[in-house]
Amino acid sequence: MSFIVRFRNGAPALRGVRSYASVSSSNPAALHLRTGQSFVGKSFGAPVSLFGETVFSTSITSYTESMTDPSYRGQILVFTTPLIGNYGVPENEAPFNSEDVGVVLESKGIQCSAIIVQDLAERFSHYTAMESLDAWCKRYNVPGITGVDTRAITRLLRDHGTTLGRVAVGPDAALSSPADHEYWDPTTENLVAQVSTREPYTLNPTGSVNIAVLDFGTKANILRSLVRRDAAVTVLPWNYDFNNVRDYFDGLFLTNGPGDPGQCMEAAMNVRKTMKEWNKPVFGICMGHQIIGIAAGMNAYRMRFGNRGHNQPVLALASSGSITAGRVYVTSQNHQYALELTDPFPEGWEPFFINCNDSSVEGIKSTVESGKRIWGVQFHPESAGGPLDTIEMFTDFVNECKAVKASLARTQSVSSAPKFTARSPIIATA
Ligand SMILES: NC(=O)CC[C@H](N)C(=O)O
Repeated sequence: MSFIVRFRNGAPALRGVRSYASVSSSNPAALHLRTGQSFVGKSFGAPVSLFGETVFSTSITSYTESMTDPSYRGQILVFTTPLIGNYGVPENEAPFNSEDVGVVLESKGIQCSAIIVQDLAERFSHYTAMESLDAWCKRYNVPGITGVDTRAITRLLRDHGTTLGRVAVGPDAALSSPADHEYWDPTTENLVAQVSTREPYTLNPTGSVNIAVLDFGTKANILRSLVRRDAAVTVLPWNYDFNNVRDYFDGLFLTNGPGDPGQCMEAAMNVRKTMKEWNKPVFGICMGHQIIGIAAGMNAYRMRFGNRGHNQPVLALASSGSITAGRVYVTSQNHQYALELTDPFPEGWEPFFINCNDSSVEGIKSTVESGKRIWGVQFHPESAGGPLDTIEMFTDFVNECKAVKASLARTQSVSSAPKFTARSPIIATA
């Protein structure tokens, strides 16, 4: 069934509502866990067998955003919401212009290794839907399993902690669970190096402040959130030494990213130098927050099952910009590691947020006395998907960058400042 939908201004929508059956597979598929349990269901998506780290997400919507989030790289993603796929998958390409970053979702393709759902929607319906979840997974060679008890899997992961898994499809599904040593652990690899940009690039070069982004595997909505606040955004590879070009920038942003932050010590050491010698604003999200913490001398540890979902409450312990101490914000999260809460906190730092469920550190900030302007948050203020309770933290950061730029312009001779053309100097030094 298909019919034309019109927007309020009368223009026809690009696509009609689609709603039709999408799966006809009766191919068996099994999820084996390293802890010894196996779950047998039906295959959808690509008929591919693979290993990965098995994690669960409690998000009830935005499977398309979660699956394209590069932080899920190497992971077999179990959705606790029983029905997945009912609104299909939208067209992902957007025009590359100053208002957007080239994609509608969080990156160009599917990033997680596989997905596990209780009940794959065989009919989908949404005005932006271009294809079914099944067809999208096939196109990106990503396997899925439907018809398994995701509640049982989640309870196991919650009790045993995140564990390694194998998705076995077709004839492989009949094979017994692999031996312990056969399981592949993605966190032993530098996953960040696989998803970070290879070449620096600039978005919105005429923006009012120059912000450098260290790309550990950025979600597109982080870049959009900066561009929409009129920042010129230069995205650098994760191990690029920002110290070589820092004079050209008004602020530094560190993105989210997959895997163990311990794999990114090279970046943490560069950031340590930046934080010591540079007094402009620095803001990090998730992996970026962990890198800031490590650079400040804190420890990152592996949590039992991490936090993945769009309903994580965090309590603000300090006020800063749009954030008020004592308030609880509901946040979007996807992480396995966290910074250790120590008493005392390293000198010059204070906890910014704490998780209301498990008391893990959800944010850190430099103290006012330190004279620095550095913030890190474990959650995702940019959402996509999830609540926008903390979205104004991007406004706070861009405003800080503008204020620092303005105060330096007053004290320095602007004409003698180095002229930076958005693209070429960065590429030349890459
Ligand atoms: N979303 C992220 O940036 C995740 C950070 C890190 N890979 C973790 O799992 O904790």
